[in-house]
Amino acid sequence: MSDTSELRRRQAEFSKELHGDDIGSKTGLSAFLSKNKTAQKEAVAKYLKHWDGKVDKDAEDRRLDDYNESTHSYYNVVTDFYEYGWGSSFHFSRYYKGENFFAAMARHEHYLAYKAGIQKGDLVLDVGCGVGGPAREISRFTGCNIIGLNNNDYQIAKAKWYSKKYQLEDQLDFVKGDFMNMDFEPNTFDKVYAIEATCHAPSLEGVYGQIYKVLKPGGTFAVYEWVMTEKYDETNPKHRKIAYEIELGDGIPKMFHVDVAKQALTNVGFEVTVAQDLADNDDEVPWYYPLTGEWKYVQTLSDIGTFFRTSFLGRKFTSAMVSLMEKVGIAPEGSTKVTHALEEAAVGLVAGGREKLFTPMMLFVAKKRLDASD
Ligand SMILES: CC(C)=CCC[C@@H](C)[C@H]1CC[C@H]2C3=C(CC[C@]12C)[C@@]1(C)CC[C@H](O)C[C@@H]1CC3
Ligand SMILES: C[S@@+](CC[C@H](N)C(=O)[O-])C[C@H]1O[C@@H](n2cnc3c(N)ncnc32)[C@H](O)[C@@H]1O
Repeated sequence: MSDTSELRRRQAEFSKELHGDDIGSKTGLSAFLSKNKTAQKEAVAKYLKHWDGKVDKDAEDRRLDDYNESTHSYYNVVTDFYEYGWGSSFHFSRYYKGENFFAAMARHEHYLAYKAGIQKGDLVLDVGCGVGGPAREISRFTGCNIIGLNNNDYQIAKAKWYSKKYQLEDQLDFVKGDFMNMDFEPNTFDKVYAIEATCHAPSLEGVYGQIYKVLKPGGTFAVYEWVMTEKYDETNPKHRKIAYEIELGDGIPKMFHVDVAKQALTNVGFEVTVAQDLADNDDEVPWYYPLTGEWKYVQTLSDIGTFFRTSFLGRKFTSAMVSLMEKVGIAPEGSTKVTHALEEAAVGLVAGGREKLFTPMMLFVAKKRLDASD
């Protein structure tokens, strides 16, 4: 058995042990409370193994080398929290005045589909598809067919469960795989998109190169990339601290600079037609508002529940409850460490957003030339 198939087999077995077989019927905190306790402790340890506060080259290299296992473990332990706090699309969005949270999320997905030029009947790849929230929305919106690629077995099982529930099985499929080493034949997809996922790659050239390979000549790739902006200075300790919080709390081996991302697209052969930071718009309601705790930004009454869970106060409440449940043995050991790591994520993301050092919505649209050779 090759190293890749052996890793896949181990991850699939571990996932079954941790989450059990009955993936669909529970979500959010109820799913979280039904984990196998020994496996959960192991998953938390695997995720946090390389996060020891160090930012030197060796520490970074360890995180980059272990990207697959550590990201897989990260999503094993945060997916239920994400669904509980945020819903089933795991990304940020811009907000219009008066617009409801979930409407804004869907609009952000529609916008990417529009920029990618996705048409009815297209075969589309969703790179790092989460539990399939964006794929469900984009397939309904455009009438295209989507294959979601993901290296997390739990999320794939959930995505398949939702497709069945919403009768989208004819348009959607979800497959296990590492976006650094894709199994698809070259020139397979009409369009490819990625939403806040390729930042988990140890090398952007690596993942973009794979996308270029599987895209048909003349095809389009559209991505919302997580990058550090022009204002970011790696040698400034305050800036580096913010980047580290984002890396640790979001399971990212290394946050790259926007120029690295743009250069990587060009280096693998793409022609970049759009490079625009959607966060750089002076929006009245900032993209990071749900994590701030600032009630003045809440747009509709229907957002109050979501806002409470995502706000500083709501997070403290969840964290305290989880800690209590862990102490009395209801929640698995290590769960409090997860809520602390997510707290670091929230703090780093808001600080990065306020200072415009970081963006989760660097929009790149890139074309594979019609005359491209393999
Ligand atoms: C990790 C990447 C590349 C993208 C995910 C973006 C966001 C969906 C998440 C980033 C930080 C997350 C947090 C939560 C939900 C999902 C995020 C916003 C919580 C609000 C979930 C509920 C917990 O109690 C607190 C979390 C804070 C961080
Ligand atoms: C923040 S989530 C975004 C999910 C989805 N795009 C969405 O917006 O809901 C990042 C996703 O990338 C996936 N991912 C991370 N590293 C991966 C890898 N090496 N290969 C495939 N998928 C990966 C994660 O499992 C997760 O589903």
